[in-house]
Amino acid sequence: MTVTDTEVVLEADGLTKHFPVRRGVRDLLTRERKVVHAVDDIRLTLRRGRVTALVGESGSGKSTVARLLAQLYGRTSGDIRLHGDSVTVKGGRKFRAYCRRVQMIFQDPFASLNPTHTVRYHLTRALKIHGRSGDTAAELEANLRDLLLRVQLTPPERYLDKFPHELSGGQRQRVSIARALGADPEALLADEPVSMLDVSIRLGVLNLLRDLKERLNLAILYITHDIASARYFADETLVMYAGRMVEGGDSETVTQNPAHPYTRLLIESAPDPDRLDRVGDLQPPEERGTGEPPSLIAPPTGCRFHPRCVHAMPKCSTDLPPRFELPANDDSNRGHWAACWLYEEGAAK
Ligand SMILES: Nc1ncnc2c1ncn2[C@@H]1O[C@H](COP(=O)(O)OP(=O)(O)OP(=O)(O)O)[C@@H](O)[C@H]1O
Repeated sequence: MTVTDTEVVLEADGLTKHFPVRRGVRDLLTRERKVVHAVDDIRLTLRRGRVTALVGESGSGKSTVARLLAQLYGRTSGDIRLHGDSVTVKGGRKFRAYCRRVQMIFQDPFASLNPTHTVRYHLTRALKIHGRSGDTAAELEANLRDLLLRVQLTPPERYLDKFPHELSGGQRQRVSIARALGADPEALLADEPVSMLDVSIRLGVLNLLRDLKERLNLAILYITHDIASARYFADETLVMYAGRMVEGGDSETVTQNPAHPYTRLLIESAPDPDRLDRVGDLQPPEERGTGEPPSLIAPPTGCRFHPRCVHAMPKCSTDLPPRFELPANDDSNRGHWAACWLYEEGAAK
């Protein structure tokens, strides 16, 4: 089965978010209104039973994309479609209806759970808000147990009356996931769901999400700065740099045969055990590209990565590269693309 065979749940098309910058005294004298170009022209598709990873370094705009998709931020431009229908909601009943179908999981489970309330309270509230608590106390109890079983917190009675501080980080994140499942959503937006957990328990939480994807046929957006975990966990991987998408395709291809110079830099900075045999092939830093991500108030023209790119050509600083489709060997790497002038027909590589 190829990626495109499964049902589309959520799509972003041309999604853009610019945050206004507060004006200083000197700026008041000019008419110029500065903005942070946090996210520009994002195109992505979440499908049933698939995990899509959005990978990039800190500040590349990943969380902003998740918050836009969750309708927690208004967008500057672009479209969000749920099952093909454009949606813009600004709170109220429509927002609750949208949340029922698209749920978000945050990075810090401790901050996202109220320390003064028990697991029972958090989950009961989620079930009630989404009209899934049942008609009787016994039904509610059965639904609460079911949620905890789904996230493998067993036996459920041991956890229901615990407060967040009585749980480990991994258990707290499982409660956050159970709360999201209380809405019976079709899509989960998981913003760095394991980055605050001990390394030893990260895999367990990722395996749980993968199990839920399969059993509940969920569409999952997995946001991470760790490209090696995207290879392990995601079906498709999209790479962001300075607010723009630079590469995408099936995870195995993007992580094992990266095309964009930024993706290569990202992978070489975080070696994957399976690639250790190729460590000797890595180029020294000055040949891989160095430096810092740019200011998003005045981002570079053309390709935003060009000031750091060792392959930069004159065109890269003036013209924004479109997505170039890359040749496929078979079905598995069809749909691999890179927004880089190196892949324009006839470009010298
Ligand atoms: N509310 C806001 N107001 C102004 N600028 C913002 C706001 N939220 C985010 N930004 C800016 O937008 C850019 C993208 O931020 P975002 O948090 O989406 O990146 P990220 O890739 O998720 O980073 P991290 O992994 O550190 O969370 C950053 O330059 C950030 O400073």
